[in-house]
Amino acid sequence: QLHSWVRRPDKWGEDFPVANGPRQSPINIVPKEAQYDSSLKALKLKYDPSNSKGILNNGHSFQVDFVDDTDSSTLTGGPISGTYRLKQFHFHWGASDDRGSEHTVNGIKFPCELHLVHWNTKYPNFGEAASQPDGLAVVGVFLKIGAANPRLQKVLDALDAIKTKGKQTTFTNFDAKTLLPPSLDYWTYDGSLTTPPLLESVTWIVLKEPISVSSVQMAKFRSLLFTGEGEAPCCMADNYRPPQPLKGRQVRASFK
Ligand SMILES: NS(=O)(=O)c1ccc2oc(=S)[nH]c2c1
Ligand SMILES: [Zn+2]
Repeated sequence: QLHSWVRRPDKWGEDFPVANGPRQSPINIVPKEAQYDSSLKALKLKYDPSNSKGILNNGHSFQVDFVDDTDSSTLTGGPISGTYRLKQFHFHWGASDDRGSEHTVNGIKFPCELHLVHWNTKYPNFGEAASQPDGLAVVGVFLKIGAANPRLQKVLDALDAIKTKGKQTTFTNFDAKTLLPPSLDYWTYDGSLTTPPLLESVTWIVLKEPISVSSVQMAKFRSLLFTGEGEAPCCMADNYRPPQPLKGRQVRASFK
């Protein structure tokens, strides 16, 4: 691809020096090296379906955007203090089922990873929060090949309407809670955005339990295009950044 940095994570350091910073994401999670922290609280995710607004192909993934002008869809508890508002969720996936997740577990890649992005309400908005060390909290959920996941279907059925870069359509009354696994056990560490500008402002909360997705459903993700209407089509896939150096960071576990 001539013009975009999208699929050249190895080149991001040229334009975004923070790419080689001390708290970059994603990372490889080694459960045996994660420290159980009994002071970690349970995650509290309160999502109001009426806050979902639209679904957008942004040229490197697709995202479902939420109205975030009130505290009706929030993340509290867990490793964070205060209240963080749900802004959007999006996914990262591979061109085949053997890769696609950003975080890995003992070096294992999952075919897909969901990110639920929240910003700290001590700052006026997402943009301001994204430049603060405690500004964002992203909940990561792994997707594992298995039975088709009916909870994903409404999202996947909307993709035909946003095939090319820049397309968006309304997407209302979606309950993001339905995308979560039964257990909210998590690992947590201090990290960054995994796409440019790679800002080191994210408290990562990665759930231990994956949700299921079928190979047919994964093919639907790959039917999206990185490219805009009228451009030579390039299937949207492999939009994940590989794991980055831990640089001495501690990964904590909310469970034994
Ligand atoms: N992939 S991610 O780290 O969750 C993430 C979340 C929000 C973002 O906003 C911009 S801009 N890049 C982003 C990356
Ligand atoms: Zn992401």
